[in-house]
Amino acid sequence: MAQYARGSAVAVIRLRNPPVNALSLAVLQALEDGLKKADADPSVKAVMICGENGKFSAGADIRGFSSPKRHGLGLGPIVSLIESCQKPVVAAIEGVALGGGLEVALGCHYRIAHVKARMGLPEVTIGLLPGAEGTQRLPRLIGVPAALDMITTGKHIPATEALKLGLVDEIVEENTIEAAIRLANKVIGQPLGPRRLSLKPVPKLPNMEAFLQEAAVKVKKQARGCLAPELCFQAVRAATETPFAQGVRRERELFQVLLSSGQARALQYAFFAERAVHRWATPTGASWSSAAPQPVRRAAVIGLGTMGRGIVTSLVKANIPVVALEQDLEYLNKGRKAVMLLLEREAVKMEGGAQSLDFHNPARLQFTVDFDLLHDVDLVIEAVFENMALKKEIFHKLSKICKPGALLCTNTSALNIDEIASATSRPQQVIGTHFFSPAHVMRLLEIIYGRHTSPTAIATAMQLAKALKKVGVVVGNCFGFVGNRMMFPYVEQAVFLLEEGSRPEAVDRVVEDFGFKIGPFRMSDLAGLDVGWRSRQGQGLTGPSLPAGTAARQRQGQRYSPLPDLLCEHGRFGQKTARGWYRYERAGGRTATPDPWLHSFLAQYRDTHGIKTRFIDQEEILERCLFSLINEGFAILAEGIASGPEHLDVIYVNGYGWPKHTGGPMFYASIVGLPRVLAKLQKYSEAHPDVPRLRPNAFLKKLVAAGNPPLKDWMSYVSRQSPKL
Ligand SMILES: CC/C=C\C/C=C/C(=O)SCCNC(=O)CCNC(=O)[C@H](O)C(C)(C)COP(=O)(O)OP(=O)(O)OC[C@H]1O[C@@H](n2cnc3c(N)ncnc32)[C@H](O)[C@@H]1OP(=O)(O)O
Repeated sequence: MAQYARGSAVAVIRLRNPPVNALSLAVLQALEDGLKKADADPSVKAVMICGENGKFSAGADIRGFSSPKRHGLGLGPIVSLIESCQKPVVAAIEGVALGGGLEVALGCHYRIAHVKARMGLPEVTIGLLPGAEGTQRLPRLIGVPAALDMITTGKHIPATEALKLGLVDEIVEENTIEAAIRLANKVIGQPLGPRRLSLKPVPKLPNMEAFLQEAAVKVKKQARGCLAPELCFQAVRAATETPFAQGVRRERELFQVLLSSGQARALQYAFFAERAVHRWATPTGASWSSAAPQPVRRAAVIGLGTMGRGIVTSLVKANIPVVALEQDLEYLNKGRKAVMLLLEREAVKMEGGAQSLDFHNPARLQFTVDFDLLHDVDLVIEAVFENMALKKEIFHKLSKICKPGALLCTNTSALNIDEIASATSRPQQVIGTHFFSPAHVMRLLEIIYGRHTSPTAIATAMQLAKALKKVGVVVGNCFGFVGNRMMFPYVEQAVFLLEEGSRPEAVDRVVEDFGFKIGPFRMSDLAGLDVGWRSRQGQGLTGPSLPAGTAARQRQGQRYSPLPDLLCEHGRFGQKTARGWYRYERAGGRTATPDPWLHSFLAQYRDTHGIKTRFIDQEEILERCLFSLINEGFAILAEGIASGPEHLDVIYVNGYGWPKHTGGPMFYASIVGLPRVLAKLQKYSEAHPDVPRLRPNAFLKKLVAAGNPPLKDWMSYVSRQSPKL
């Protein structure tokens, strides 16, 4: 609700709905009542609106958008009511003013913000637009380019930037509420017309049409199939072309389109899924309530290859002092140079620049080849090569050198955490932290607990993820964990499709049209084909340890494609060698061009193995790639490797470029309908009986047999006696 109080001449309306003062129907009703009371009371000369507990408001209650009872008060009319008030209304912005919260502030005649406050219109990120007249008021206040940027990206801006843009009138370092009351007293009696944004014209640009056309192209490109950014753009365009009231009508129409789109539902699911995975739990019952994180005052990173460099950068950005260790001076100097370059680039992007990162200070970032310097760090992240023997050797050393409570993390994408932990005398402090490349940019951190990992270790790793501004997802230990394990069947299908007649560019296009940032072949070229090759050699699937006489396209009675191995044997490792599934302009180049060499290589390969090619349509490409990945997801859930489908979705959206506007693989499956997913897998499995990963998983079948229950109920169908952990 909102609390109404009358001081001397200024009435105070305090939005109150913990934890973020979301604008529920009750809050809106109380806000309306407060405004009417203030208007009717002749002793009240001005009004101040603020939020409880140092937060203005995080906007409309997101849960309300999917509620069947979504009737009653609209936020737009209340914002209009604020603006039309005959007494000056001042917004005192502390903490956050987001979405509908900022729209309320835009209805006020004056805005004053605390220097640490953040503002934004993030509706686009949950598949909507600022539907309380925000698309019409904001361009009038800060101009079209800045408004378009805020509305189509949803970014939060700090108060200092808001002041520069003219979004707020004043920022204060001390008590915002007192400052707002002072301001309210000061402006009593001043004309309100010039302060009513709906009455202001949209500032003109000399080249408005050209600007808008260019912006439209940019927005469409960045949206990659997501509707909301484009509709946000259209709403702002309406502000430039029509009077306020007409613009508001257009905004409402577009809002309704978005509200009834499946994308808004998927994005809102993704919002809550991210928060749900933060409340981690293991099958043994460990959770935040049973474990407190240990403080990480100083950390170390071992290995300054691509991953290690990103991890060091991430730690420095989070203000955690780091010791960076390499095996010898040559690697150390190379790593140091690369880290410094990354940090300099990051500093340019930050307010305060290099000084705010302070990475030239050896107390904050120290490079060494001396393991003994790790004796007093609170946490170590090992980020060397994916080689079990090497990792075990390092962990053995760490267990001798590091202080007793230190957390020992391994950055691995697939290796067995228990085996690594077995090299130490403290397996309870060993945990997997799977970063994604580039580690200082990608938001996902897969946190893998082993058989002996303590709840404190999990809590500390989760807390670290938060400090690094990443989303930590706690999962169990199995080959490839969650992300890569689901990726194997997807990539496998993509390669099988090539054998059967498709081309890399055709498969990539279908997957990218679905909304993936990058298709499987461009992704392999980017990551380096040699990475998987080495891993398959290690597993004895290819290379010298393969027994003589092994059939080229079979391993252990199952279908196998040697195509990726053959490419590596030709020295085609992807971008780094300028040749892979595509060709590139130079080694390290990024522009993928379809390669006639590869096309004839594929034709020859099919001839050699007597494979009859056929035309494979887009539907089959998409279904075989995505449904095989989803099928593995059901296996993971049934085995208790992840505690819910939200975990898989958060991992895929944040680490694998899965389009967020479809919610993630498991949410997508729930929307497609589990009976359909099952039927398609059955069909493809019958056509390819030698591909076990196309065989529908038993848990998927169980859910279908149970009548296709909603996603939120899936886990209640997992047999409790079967977790592998
Ligand atoms: C007719 C037209 C009407 C309206 C147009 C307006 C539309 C809108 O306003 S849509 C909402 C726009 N606002 C947002 O998208 C902000 C979303 N929230 C956030 O970004 C963050 O929560 C935060 C920056 C406000 C706070 O971050 P943090 O401190 O990290 O906390 P949490 O994210 O964990 O959030 C705590 C808690 O609050 C719940 N929550 C946050 N915002 C909302 C919200 N707008 N509605 C409902 N619930 C919200 C969040 O889910 C957490 O709770 P749980 O842990 O129980 O999930």
